[in-house]
Amino acid sequence: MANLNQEQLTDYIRLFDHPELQPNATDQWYISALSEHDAGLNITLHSPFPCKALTHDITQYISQYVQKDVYLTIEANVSAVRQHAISNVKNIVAIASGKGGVGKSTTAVNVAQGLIAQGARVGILDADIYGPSIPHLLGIEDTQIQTTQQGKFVPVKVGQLHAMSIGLLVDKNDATVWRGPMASRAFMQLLNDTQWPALDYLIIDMPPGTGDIQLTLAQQVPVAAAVIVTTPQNLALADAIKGIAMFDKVSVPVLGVIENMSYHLCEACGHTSHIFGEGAANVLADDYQTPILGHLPLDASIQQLNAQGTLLNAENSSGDIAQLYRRIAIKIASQLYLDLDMASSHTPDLTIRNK
Ligand SMILES: Nc1ncnc2c1ncn2[C@@H]1O[C@H](COP(=O)(O)OP(=O)(O)OP(=O)(O)O)[C@@H](O)[C@H]1O
Repeated sequence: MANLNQEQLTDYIRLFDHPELQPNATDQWYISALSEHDAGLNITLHSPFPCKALTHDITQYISQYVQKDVYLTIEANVSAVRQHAISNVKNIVAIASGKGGVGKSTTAVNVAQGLIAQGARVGILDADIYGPSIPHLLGIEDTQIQTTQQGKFVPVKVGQLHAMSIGLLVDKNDATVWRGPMASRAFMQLLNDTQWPALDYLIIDMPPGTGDIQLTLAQQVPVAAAVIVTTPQNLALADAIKGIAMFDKVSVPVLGVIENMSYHLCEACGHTSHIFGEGAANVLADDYQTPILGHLPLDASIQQLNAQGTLLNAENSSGDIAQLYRRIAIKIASQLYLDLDMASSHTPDLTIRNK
């Protein structure tokens, strides 16, 4: 099919489907620029959520309709889901777990990298006051925090990720003696006193569990949505349910569940074994109507890179695991956008009529 105009191409592009996208996620996509030259067609696709990792798939999809080589650029303009006073930050997303040690911080860092790979501007804030592990995971433990002239903390830049953690400001032993209110006050101060650059997403690595401090943070931090990380064991899943209930209590939508250490893929023979059992997270997702955002393997390279403080998910890495985190990132970004869309479509009708 030749000579398609912008409008026709927009109609086609909205029919693009992909396992990572819910069917209505493409409803607001449009072609904002289209130009033809000797080598092919330059096309700019405008999306309300970042999805650069789909460039190849979308290019192939468009190629069915045009007889030229397609050069696609995706531009995203991320909307803020919830109003709040944290300047420069559009959306705050909490990554939480009902139980410690399930890989929440690892997932938070890699999802943040996955979002960066989609073209988003991303920060990460370590709320794990009693055991801040973000500085270690990012290899910035010895970094001195700078302050602005106004006395605000400047986040540390690791690649394109902007990071801040209480672990960079206070001695580990000082933080562990903080009581609940003291800890949540310290965290809120950190959130408010950091000079974030313009960010589409600020990922918050929540402290594990569903106790008072977690509930207070879930309540006080203007979170747009939460993501729950779990492992497949029954105990972890039972705690994940408590996590969903906690966010429900404070009216924060849960975008879904990430099952970490879901399976082990043998490097030698390629056999997949579900060491901790299979399918339980899917049951949880069905029971609580919360989508599964992804299953991540138990993989020695994740553990090794974490131990070295090296990022697994460097922006151009094409590794399989990096790919899984990117898919999860697209799901989070598109799901958050759909939540916004639903919220705005439920805005009450304020037209005043004569009785
Ligand atoms: N998918 C994975 N494969 C292998 N090792 C992993 C995986 N995910 C996390 N780990 C390892 O498990 C350990 C715990 O991970 P992490 O610190 O991210 O968990 P957490 O849930 O944030 O813990 P905490 O409860 O202390 O906050 C780390 O040693 C990490 O390297």
